[in-house]
Amino acid sequence: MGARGTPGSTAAFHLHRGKLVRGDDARTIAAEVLLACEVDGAYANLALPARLSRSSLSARDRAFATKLTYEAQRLAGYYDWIAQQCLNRRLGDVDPEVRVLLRIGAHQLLAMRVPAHAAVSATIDAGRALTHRGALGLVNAVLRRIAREADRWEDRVNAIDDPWQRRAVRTSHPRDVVRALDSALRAHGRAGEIDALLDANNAAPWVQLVARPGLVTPDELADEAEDVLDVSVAYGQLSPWSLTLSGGDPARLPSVSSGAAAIEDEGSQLVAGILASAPVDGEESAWLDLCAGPGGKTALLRALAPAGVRLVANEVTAHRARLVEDSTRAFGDVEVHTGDGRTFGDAAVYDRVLVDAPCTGLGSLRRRPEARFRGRVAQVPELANLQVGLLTRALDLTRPGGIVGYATCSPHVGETLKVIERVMADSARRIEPVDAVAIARKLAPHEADFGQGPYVQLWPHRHGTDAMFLALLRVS
Ligand SMILES: C[S@@+](CC[C@H](N)C(=O)[O-])C[C@H]1O[C@@H](n2cnc3c(N)ncnc32)[C@H](O)[C@@H]1O
Repeated sequence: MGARGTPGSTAAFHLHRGKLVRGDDARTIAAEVLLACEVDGAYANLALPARLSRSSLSARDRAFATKLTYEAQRLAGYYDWIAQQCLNRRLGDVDPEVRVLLRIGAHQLLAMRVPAHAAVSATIDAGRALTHRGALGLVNAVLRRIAREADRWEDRVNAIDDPWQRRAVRTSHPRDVVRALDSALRAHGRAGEIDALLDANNAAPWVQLVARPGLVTPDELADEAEDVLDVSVAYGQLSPWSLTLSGGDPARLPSVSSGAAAIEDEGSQLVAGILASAPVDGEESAWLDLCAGPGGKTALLRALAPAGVRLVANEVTAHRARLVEDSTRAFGDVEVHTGDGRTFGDAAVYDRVLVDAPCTGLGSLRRRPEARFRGRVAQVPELANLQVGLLTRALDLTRPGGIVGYATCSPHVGETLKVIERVMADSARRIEPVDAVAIARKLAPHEADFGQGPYVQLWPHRHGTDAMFLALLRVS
């Protein structure tokens, strides 16, 4: 049995891959979720809450399972390198069950300060629900070696010759992701900040809420959060509608249930706020959000739109279009369409168009612990073609004097600056960049280093947000 009294050691029966197995404990759940990410392409932030909702874990064990799952998944690259040093065959050739058990075992040993005997035996116990005795023998041997040499791994990683490989292993990012992020930092005048960015990608993000103007004020939402969740609350640094919570489950807030507030990164709020505040020539009548699902920015745009302005939202995926309807239900007047944004609409009638483009998500690695390991950099050329198609259509649908906001939650220059360059070079209409940084400075409640402009590029290590990019383009 796992060490009693160690968080997550309560055993029970549950279904795993169609079989009734023992092991409804925090470590088994963490291993199952990591396995689903590894083998089935699952997302930890969806798979874990679903799995926890079917468990009988105490609040303490849920917190342990959550920490173990997200942290071991984020740091998988680091733990895999260590495990490889303890094996005489390729880690990629061992069963995936063994790989994920080694990650959760190594994380307890090297980062969670779980005593070595408890970490190893409880991980083996958790593994009984997932794999056979032979495989567990290998897990046991490797974890014991990792534990014996616990104080030497850091030095060994620091001794890796190639500085890019050393960074990649130390911070658990694939090497091509490290190189791409470094190029993006340099393109925005931030050479030398790569280590700070990589470290920030490994820290859990704060829970941030948006108080949608006209529905609830930040003050009212702060009172509600303190009363209902008994947490401390801080006002936003970058968005005037933002609150940061010290913890708690925001789904319990009445304002969140009613759609007056929602969970939304401050960077996303700032992007919608900048587009809504940019100067536009003449009277306004209609705004468009071309890639709207799940609708966080649509709802803020609707809240910020002047009375009488129609807000139209489009999303290619039917279920995400329903999420847009849900996000904007508190307003009840957003027109939601389902279809490919590249063929949406037929006339240049919109004053403001948001293209929050489908992208690699390389700016949201804090939130999506498995995303960095999914070959995103290789997807850039194909995504860039889609992004160019969507931005071109957005410009076609914008009336003279109107503005397009092109945003990504990736700082990869192939999805940001290069997309803008391609579209501007090919467009038959005159397109001028608008200084989004100047608007960001006016909107943000606190001073922040937004860089040179005209484009805004946010960074987790600088702004505490996802690495969102925004370009504003005026059409004449
Ligand atoms: C980055 S997300 C948008 C996030 C959203 N603005 C928000 O704040 O909640 C990009 C969205 O574009 C959608 N998408 C992908 N390809 C598309 C296309 N060809 N036309 C329209 N939407 C598309 C994706 O399904 C996804 O929902």
